[in-house]
Amino acid sequence: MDLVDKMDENEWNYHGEGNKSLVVSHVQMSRVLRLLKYSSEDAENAPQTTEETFRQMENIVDFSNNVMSPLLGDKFVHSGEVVKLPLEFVRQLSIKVQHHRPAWRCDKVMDIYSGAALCLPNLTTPSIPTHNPPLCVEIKPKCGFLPSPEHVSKDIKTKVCRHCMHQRYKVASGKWKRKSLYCPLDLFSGNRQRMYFAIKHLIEEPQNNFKIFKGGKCIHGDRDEMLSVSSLLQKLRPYFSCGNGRSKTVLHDFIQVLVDSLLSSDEEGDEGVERRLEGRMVCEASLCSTEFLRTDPQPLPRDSVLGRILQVQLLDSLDIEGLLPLYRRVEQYLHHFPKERSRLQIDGPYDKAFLEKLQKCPAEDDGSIEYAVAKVQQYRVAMTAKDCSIMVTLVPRRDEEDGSERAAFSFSASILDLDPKPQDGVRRQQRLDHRVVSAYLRDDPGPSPPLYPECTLLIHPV
Ligand SMILES: O=P(O)(O)O[C@@H]1[C@@H](OP(=O)(O)O)[C@H](OP(=O)(O)O)[C@H](O)[C@H](OP(=O)(O)O)[C@H]1OP(=O)(O)O
Ligand SMILES: Nc1ncnc2c1ncn2[C@@H]1O[C@H](COP(=O)(O)OP(=O)(O)OP(=O)(O)O)[C@@H](O)[C@H]1O
Repeated sequence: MDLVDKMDENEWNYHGEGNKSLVVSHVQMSRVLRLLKYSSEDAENAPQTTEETFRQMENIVDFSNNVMSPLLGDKFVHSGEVVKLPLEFVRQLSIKVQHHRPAWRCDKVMDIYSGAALCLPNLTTPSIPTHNPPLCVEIKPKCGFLPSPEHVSKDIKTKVCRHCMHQRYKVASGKWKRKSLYCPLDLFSGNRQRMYFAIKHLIEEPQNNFKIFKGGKCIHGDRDEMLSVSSLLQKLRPYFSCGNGRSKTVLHDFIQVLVDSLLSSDEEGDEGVERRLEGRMVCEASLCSTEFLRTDPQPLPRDSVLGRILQVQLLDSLDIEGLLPLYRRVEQYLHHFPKERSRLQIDGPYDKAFLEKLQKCPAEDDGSIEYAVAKVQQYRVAMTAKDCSIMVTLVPRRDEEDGSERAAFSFSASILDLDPKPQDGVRRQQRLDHRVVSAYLRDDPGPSPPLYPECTLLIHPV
């Protein structure tokens, strides 16, 4: 699709960015443009030609439409469409947005050469008329389970979740100043109290896992837009005034509404995500009270946004360590038979056949190349689900007849950033896994001695 030639950069504002793309939003229409970025120093990462960039964008849309949407549910996924922008518009836009960009993201530059972009609905400005602007909450939940013990070499990986281990490495390497106490396993637990604590920790230390938008503008979570919790609560107060308006109640009600929306499911009698996760949903690093951790696990509704994401994350059944021999089998095979790359759909096309092969992968390794490829593809899809974000839209309702004390909201959820992870990302994951675990074990002071050790009364003769 060609957007009209007369695109005006004054009608688009900087909206946000991640590691791979930069997003601008239209001042009136509920639309965003997502443009690719690449490292200014690393010419190899820069798409070589305009055609290649367009192919990459089409691949993103195909992967989202044909692979992630059937797996996650089409009500959650908006794949958007590839558009061709006038180059002069893109150049002016890149100049305009530059001073809004956070310094720590400026190691990459926006692609100004191809004119390729993804046009998507702006999920932070739903077009629903309300007395208060809608609140949108973006959560990047990360991996919600522990790997199975049979595939990992370090015991710690079966006790402390990846996100919590990664925190130490991120703080040590200077990515973040402070550790976040958020634990994804609490968020994915389905237990309301654990979810409450997970969200409270996200609010306190959002890092890149949490943002709040009010009327389309980020008010909390961006490094530059970081409010103290008390001034955030001031901004949220108008939405929760039916309680007594005290900060504690505002925070409590806000989190409860978020928990409701994350657990909401259309399916009646939804029996919850499989039991095979028993014992792999509690992280020893979580500060959640052991009282909550010990309570019977409440099943996460399968059809809820979190349930859907968790099921796709679970396609990583072997952990990076168990996957590695299969990845090597694929790499060796491609080394000997490079032309097989396209038959095996290593880099796409991401069509129905790709999804079918991935879903029909036999349970046992039959030694074939097809088995190895399917497991690697399952892992890559799981990686996408471990790195995606949820956008929850909360639209305030006036529920006079409801008579309840709590603020009333209609909510909906979408899932964003569903790009395919590259095949060689497996190697990067392996190196990172090693670094994260080593950094965690290096700093680990070991189990702390019990506060009241049993039978350690020392009786001194007097
Ligand atoms: O590897 P991880 O777990 O650190 O995840 C990366 C993210 O870091 P995080 O830990 O969430 O701060 C990272 O996020 P940030 O740049 O840190 O905001 C990206 O999402 C990266 O994905 P991609 O390579 O851009 O496709 C993510 O990489 P992959 O998902 O490709 O591994
Ligand atoms: N459709 C959308 N509507 C509103 N905001 C969006 C939309 N898509 C992206 N954003 C905003 O732009 C930010 C960056 O987008 P996105 O997460 O897709 O970037 P990325 O570079 O692919 O991320 P990553 O770092 O995970 O690779 C998001 O965190 C979100 O705040």
